[in-house]
Formats: sequence, C-alpha cells, structure tokens
Amino acid sequence: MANTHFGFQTVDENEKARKVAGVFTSVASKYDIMNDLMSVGLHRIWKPFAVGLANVHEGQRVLDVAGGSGDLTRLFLKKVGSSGQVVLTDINNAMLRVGRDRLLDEGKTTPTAQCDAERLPFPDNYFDCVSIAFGLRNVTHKDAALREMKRVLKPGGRVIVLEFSKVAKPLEKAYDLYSFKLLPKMGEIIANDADSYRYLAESIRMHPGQEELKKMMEEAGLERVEYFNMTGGVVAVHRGYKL
Ligand SMILES: C[S@@+](CC[C@H](N)C(=O)[O-])C[C@H]1O[C@@H](n2cnc3c(N)ncnc32)[C@H](O)[C@@H]1O
Repeated sequence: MANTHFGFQTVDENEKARKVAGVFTSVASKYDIMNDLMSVGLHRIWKPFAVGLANVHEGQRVLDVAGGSGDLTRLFLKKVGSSGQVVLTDINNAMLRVGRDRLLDEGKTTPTAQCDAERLPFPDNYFDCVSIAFGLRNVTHKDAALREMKRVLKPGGRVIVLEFSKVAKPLEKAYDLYSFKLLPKMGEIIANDADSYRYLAESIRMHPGQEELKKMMEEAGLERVEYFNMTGGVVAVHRGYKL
C-alpha cells in the first residue's frame, strides 16, 4: 500500500482523505473568521488577484474546485454575469454547506456539487476556467486532480491554482515562527482546535514549491504555465492553458 503525507505525518494513501475530511468538518463553521485572522486579511487581496489572472468574461463557464465557503465562486460570478455559470464544488459537505448558505444569503444561486477533485463529474471540454484555491495541497493524488482539471477544460481555457508556496529566504524564520507557534495557538483560542491548524501549517510546508508545481502542471498536459508570487512567495498563483 502506498504512503503519502498528512502534514508531517506519513500515512496510508487511503487514510489521507478521511483525515483531511476530519480537519475541514471540524473547521467549517469557523473557517471564514480564521481565514481573516490567519492571513491578516491578505486572502482578500490574494483571491481577487487570482481571479483577475483567470481573465474570464461575461457568459463563460467556471468550475471552482475545493471551493469551500465560496470566495472564488463569488468573485467569478461577478465576472461571468447572469449569462455565465459558476459551479461551486468541494469534497466536504460541511464546507460546501457553508459556501452555499453564504451565497444564498447574498441572493446568489449557483449550482453546487460535492465531489473529489480527482474525479470530477463533468464532461470533457466543458469549462472556460477551472480554479482551485488553497485546495490542491489537501488532495491525495495532485497529479490526478490536475489531469481532471485539464480534462474538463475547453481548448483555450485555463487552470488557476492559488496555493501557499515557498517564501523568500529572508522571510523563512519569521514565517516558521508564525506557522508553527502562533497559528496553532490561534486555532486553539478561537476555534478550540490546535491540531487542525497545526495540520494546515504542516501541509503548507509539504506542498510543492513554485517550480515543482509548475512542472506538475506541465506533466498534467497544461501549457504556457507560469506563476505569480504574492507576499514574498507566501502564496503563488499558477496559471496554465489547455491548447
Ligand atoms: C483551505 S480550504 C479552501 C476553500 C476555498 N477554496 C478558499 O479559498 O477559501 C480547502 C478545501 O479543500 C477541500 N478539499 C480537500 N480535499 C479535497 C478533494 N480531494 N477534492 C475536493 N476538495 C477537497 C476541503 O474540503 C476544503 O473545503
């Protein structure tokens, strides 16, 4: 049986999805407030930047994979207008429910589907853009997810991956202190869940850096792949096309 990472732990591949589900079911109700606190509000800049790079237009179709509480979906809905469509998906029902309810409360109806990024229940060549924000590092077989994202994309469409990445050298010490000391403490105080937030910090460290992810996207068949660092490499947006 093959092994994989769950944060810094080595676990059986079959176990990872269950453990990840445990984390997100546990954090779902506090996810949005924790997101603001953990990123000191920066995710509100990172996400519009990523959506801007997608360059989607009125009337287009977008798939938001691992969309959770729906921040990217909301931004994409503004871009595609009433003639377009954005499908919000996530493997976790608790996260998806938070996203769907929040959008409904704002008067926005959009299709939702509970599904695994590794097996997307959509036809080939269907979407103009497929995004995954802060989701890829939680997926067991990232290569399979990237291939699926490419499969459902129309020729000419793009995949957008927004994810934590490798920080610039001078920031490393401060970033470690923040991730491994402050973050679990905040998780404990605010969400009463230090373990989940420790996993989040560890999973960030185990995620491939900028160049490695670019290579993985190319291996999945995406072309013209490039990346854009933000906040000293704390996060990066990777964009690749299906040509
Ligand atoms: C950190 S949250 C990001 C949510 C949202 N995209 C955002 O940017 O705020 C990660 C999400 O990935 C989802 N996820 C984890 N593994 C997944 C998988 N294999 N397929 C689809 N979604 C997955 C989790 O349920 C969770 O909602």
